[in-house]
Amino acid sequence: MKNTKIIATIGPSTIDKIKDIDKYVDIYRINFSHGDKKSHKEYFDKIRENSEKPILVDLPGPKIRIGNIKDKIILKKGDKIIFSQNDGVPVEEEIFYNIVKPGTDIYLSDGDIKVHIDKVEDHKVEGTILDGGILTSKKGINIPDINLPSGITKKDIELLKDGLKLGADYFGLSFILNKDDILKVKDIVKDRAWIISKIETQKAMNDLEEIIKVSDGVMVARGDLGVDIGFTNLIFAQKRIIELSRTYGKPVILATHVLESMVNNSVPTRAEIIDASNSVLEGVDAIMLSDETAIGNNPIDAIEMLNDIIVNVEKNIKSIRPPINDYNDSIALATIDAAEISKSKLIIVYSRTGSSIIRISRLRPSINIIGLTPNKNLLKKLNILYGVYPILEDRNLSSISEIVDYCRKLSKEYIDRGNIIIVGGDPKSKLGKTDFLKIEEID
Ligand SMILES: Nc1ncnc2c1ncn2[C@@H]1O[C@H](COP(=O)(O)OP(=O)(O)O)[C@@H](O)[C@H]1O
Ligand SMILES: C=C(OP(=O)(O)O)C(=O)O
Repeated sequence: MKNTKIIATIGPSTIDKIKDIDKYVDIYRINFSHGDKKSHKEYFDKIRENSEKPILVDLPGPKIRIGNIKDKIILKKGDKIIFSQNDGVPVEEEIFYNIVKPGTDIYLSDGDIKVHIDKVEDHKVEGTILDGGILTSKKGINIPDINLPSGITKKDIELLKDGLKLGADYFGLSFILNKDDILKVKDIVKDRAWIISKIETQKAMNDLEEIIKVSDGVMVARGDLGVDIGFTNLIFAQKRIIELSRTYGKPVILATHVLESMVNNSVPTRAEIIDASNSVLEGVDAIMLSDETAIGNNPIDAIEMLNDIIVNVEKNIKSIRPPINDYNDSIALATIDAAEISKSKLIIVYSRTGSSIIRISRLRPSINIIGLTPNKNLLKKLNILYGVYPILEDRNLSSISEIVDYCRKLSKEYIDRGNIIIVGGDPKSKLGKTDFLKIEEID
């Protein structure tokens, strides 16, 4: 099985195809910026009916969006555009009409469309298209240099509660500005779901280390981040986010425009293939598809293509190791070396808190890790981690010898013969430690 995970955003193109894509998808993403309470429940139900994989709910944050428009609007350079709730392209958020300034440029649809603002009147904004494109409902509006007060809105909290009731495994937080935004949400969520911080602004980049430390995972949200920091600066931000996340052992997701051309075409561009391959080499835990699977014409081809790219890179090249943090990492490091030297086929990590599983996954072994945990609440969430396939330990194992015996049996479901590595924290020792390692021969 591949090590780098695939996250698919579910939309009209895939909601009735869950069975067909489940083989390759590790996590389903539902973007709560779209749809309503009823459709969110329908999406959960349809996914749950056809799959056991975890669900990531993405919260909108304070992003201003185009309202609902009937048909797509084709905008060409030089065209005039009017934003107005009554007679023009609708924008619901009041704040929009107060913060746009004449003489400035704003961006629509992740920066695809650039608009120069000519005139601002009460609830009516007029502009001229500088870069054209196709505009559809609910696309984002980016206004450079505005100061948003907090990344968590009242609406987010409402949607968060809906998502918790539906049983979301992870929440993506959009436009978080600092660690306080994350702590506020964690206070509500506790350990029911993992919090994934989406890095979308220069402000978040300035506070990156603090944000990563308090998050359960991080997303390189290249759509909005690119507009905010400039497309040509994205490469530096991407590398820094991935490197720091890996240093702190936080799963990191690469998102947006991964195989964008496959929205319309059946084959991606060479540049897209190389970009996705490079992110596997950079050691991301997961790669996310957005429009490709939500509204694209070729969602299944896009998922299969991403799977092929991942498998091919993982077969041929190794990702680089992050730095060692503390003495628990010495057993983790020994695991990787032992697996390579003994040509092991499988690593089984036993962990009550998940820390040993994260610790081994962080070092990116080339073989799969079975994450064996008695912690039901943690089980599905582990799916996002590089190389990790979680299994519930429901036999109340209480000693290393019981764990080793059970792992020997379990491994036979996955390999015929050869070595396996068993590693983790002794169930009798303090939580969070990685303090045993064993190489077992299966014959
Ligand atoms: N639940 C949904 N219902 C309808 N359309 C959706 C849904 N989720 C996503 N989409 C469509 O797919 C596009 C890409 O998804 P995503 O990247 O999550 O959204 P955005 O970039 O708008 O935040 C969206 O802009 C929207 O047009
Ligand atoms: C993933 C992103 O955010 P969203 O698609 O939710 O706007 C992004 O901006 O890259």
